[in-house]
Amino acid sequence: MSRHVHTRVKICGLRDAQTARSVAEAGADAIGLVFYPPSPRNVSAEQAAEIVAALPAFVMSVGLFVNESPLVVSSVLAKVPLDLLQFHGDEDLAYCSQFGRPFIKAVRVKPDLNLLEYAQLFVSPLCRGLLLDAWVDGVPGGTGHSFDWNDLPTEWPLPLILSGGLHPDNVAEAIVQVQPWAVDVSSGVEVIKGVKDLQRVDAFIRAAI
Ligand SMILES: O=C(O)c1ccccc1N[C@@H]1O[C@H](COP(=O)(O)O)[C@@H](O)[C@H]1O
Repeated sequence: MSRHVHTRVKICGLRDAQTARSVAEAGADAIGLVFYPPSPRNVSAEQAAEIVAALPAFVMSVGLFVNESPLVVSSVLAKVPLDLLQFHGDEDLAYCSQFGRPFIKAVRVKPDLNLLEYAQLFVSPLCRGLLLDAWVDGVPGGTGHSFDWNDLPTEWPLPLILSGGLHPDNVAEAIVQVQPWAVDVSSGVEVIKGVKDLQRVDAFIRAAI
């Protein structure tokens, strides 16, 4: 996709309705709900339903899963009206498509992985974007680690979402360099792990737009 006038911003890992509303008011395009029990940002379906109900129109809710059992994903979907799914593990296209919902696929960047070949595997009607995150051994995401943005392809077969170690002081440079469709952040807008800091959220969104 070519250069866009406005880079979309997703703030991931929200845990309460008030913060979600504040993040929306700060200008976020999407909020992420983590359904991954080992994460400090994990939420129950009940918490997530309250958060989604607090969102104003045109702010998307994104449900994040990591190699989750399809039964668990379906049970969350029955309780929470999510707009988009984010698969952040080793899921393949068949797995991601089985829910009949739009999704984005995350990939953790490693030197031996051909990102364009990987992206091509997910080109399909339900896949709405490819998210790049940093590779950290043993942790699937939300680590606050970034990766080298040099030498990334400039043309992608899917809308590109950049994540991994972004924060208010590096997001503008990242956008200029990578020209993604959207950016996604979790750790970089927190002071305490799992707790969003609204000043950092505000600074991040101002720097990204
Ligand atoms: O946020 C989490 O706890 C998380 C857990 C498991 C997989 C992904 C997770 N978050 C996603 O990770 C990236 C990068 O996050 P960070 O900004 O470096 O902390 C981002 O896409 C989050 O959505």
